[in-house]
Amino acid sequence: MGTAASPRCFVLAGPSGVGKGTVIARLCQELPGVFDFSVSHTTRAPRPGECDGREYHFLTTEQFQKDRVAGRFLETATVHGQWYGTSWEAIERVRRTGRICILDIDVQGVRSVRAAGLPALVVFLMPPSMTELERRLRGRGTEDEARIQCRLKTAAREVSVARGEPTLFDAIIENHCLEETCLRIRTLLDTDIAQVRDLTNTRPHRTDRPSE
Ligand SMILES: Nc1ncnc2c1ncn2[C@@H]1O[C@H](COP(=O)(O)OP(=O)(O)OP(=O)(O)O)[C@@H](O)[C@H]1O
Repeated sequence: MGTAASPRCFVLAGPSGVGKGTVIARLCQELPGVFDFSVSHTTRAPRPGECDGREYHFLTTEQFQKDRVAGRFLETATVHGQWYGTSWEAIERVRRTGRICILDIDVQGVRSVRAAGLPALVVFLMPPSMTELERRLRGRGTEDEARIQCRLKTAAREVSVARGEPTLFDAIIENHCLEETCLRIRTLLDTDIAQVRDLTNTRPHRTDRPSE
């Protein structure tokens, strides 16, 4: 019968420490083979064993800047003096495999996704409270005090954008209970998950005749 449409991307935004990575890891574990990540571009040098196009697409700084100016990236960031970016092409590559491309991006990235008209389910993950967010950030133990304070400030801005501009998102989910959050996301992605299964699992096989 007809060809199944490509599933949408799944965009998860929300403050640092709210649990985006945790939710994504759990969804990937619950639904193996359904999600995938785009391969990012970077100007940093490949480490031993890294392969161009697998861990990253490795670019010179000059080429990266050209691509950036040409609008080839959904978002870019500098970390320790090196550029990193998610290209529209890398996202398309995942979409062509028939899987749901996961994008863990900030609110500015969400605006780019909307402006570009990328088919996506966009969810903002809301902390139950700022106190709980601080508890999670501290509990993770990966940031020093200055970074925690900086993340909490940015978090307050992001939460107020989500509250003030809720139409930017398809859903705002308070990440109180991990199981419930994942269940809600799975429900929102119901049709897309079915499309992945149509596109990736079904080799034509006949059930209307004996097998030998
Ligand atoms: N629903 C939840 N209830 C309690 N703790 C949670 C929940 N979700 C995540 N956590 C915990 O909160 C901490 C931060 O989670 P995580 O690292 O996934 O956040 P993040 O949003 O991906 O942060 P970043 O953007 O900085 O990568 C982790 O220690 C994680 O175990």
